[in-house]
Amino acid sequence: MSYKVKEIFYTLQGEGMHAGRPAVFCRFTSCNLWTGRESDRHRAICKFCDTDFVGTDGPGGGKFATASDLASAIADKWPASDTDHRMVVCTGGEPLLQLDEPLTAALHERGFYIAVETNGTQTPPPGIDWLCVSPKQGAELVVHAGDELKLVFPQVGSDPHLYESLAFKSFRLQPMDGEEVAANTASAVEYCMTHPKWQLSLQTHKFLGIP
Ligand SMILES: C[S@@+](CC[C@H](N)C(=O)[O-])C[C@H]1O[C@@H](n2cnc3c(N)ncnc32)[C@H](O)[C@@H]1O
Ligand SMILES: Nc1nc2[nH]cc(C(=O)O)c2c(=O)[nH]1
Ligand code: SF4
Ligand SMILES: [Mg+2]
Repeated sequence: MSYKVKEIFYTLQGEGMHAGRPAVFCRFTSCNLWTGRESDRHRAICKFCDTDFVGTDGPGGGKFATASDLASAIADKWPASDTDHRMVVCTGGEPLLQLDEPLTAALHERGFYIAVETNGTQTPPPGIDWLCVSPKQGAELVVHAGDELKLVFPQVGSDPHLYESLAFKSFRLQPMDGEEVAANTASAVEYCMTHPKWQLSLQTHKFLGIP
């Protein structure tokens, strides 16, 4: 299988349990919940997306013919001075439309800890080390277990209680970015303090000014 990738870049994981950890991000092209075109946003299932995942024209992006080619392009972004802490975050778009077992195997061969950010509508392949599921109102959730459940908050119709019985190690609320981000952050803080099963996830890269 070949892979379409918007961009590959080295930064710090900004969100969730691994916030602050250096990682190569592989942003796959395309999503099943939005075309990525602004003119379609109002009719998308997921309307609040903060990401450009259209095309293969970003830094390090392209079409990769084999799992080995893509894994090597990801490994090329890691600092040569380190061998022991390699981490990749597969995101998108929706990475589980493309991530498959040959690619997780090729990344493991190169020593990567593999994290995935997914909307939870697609069955994950074997070989993922950290699965972060971010459910979207109006989309059927098929992944009911994983490492981190990261709910963008608030979403009308997606009360956090709906997810509490699922088999995740960590439950996170991430304030919805956009015009209401200040109010959404205050609501998320209040919700976590009154429902301590939930912890706050901030998009730290946005205020750090890093990718
Ligand atoms: C761009 S998505 C790509 C991965 C996958 N499609 C998903 O939705 O999980 C990466 C992360 O950003 C979150 N996200 C997207 N738009 C956001 C926004 N406006 N505010 C806060 N988080 C957002 C998603 O919920 C997800 O956790
Ligand atoms: N630094 C940084 N951390 C992130 N964590 C999840 C991201 C994503 O877009 O999936 C993201 C991102 O785009 N940048
Ligand atoms: S599911 Fe993820 S990539 Fe797709 S539109 Fe929503 S936030 Fe963006
Ligand atoms: Mg992002």
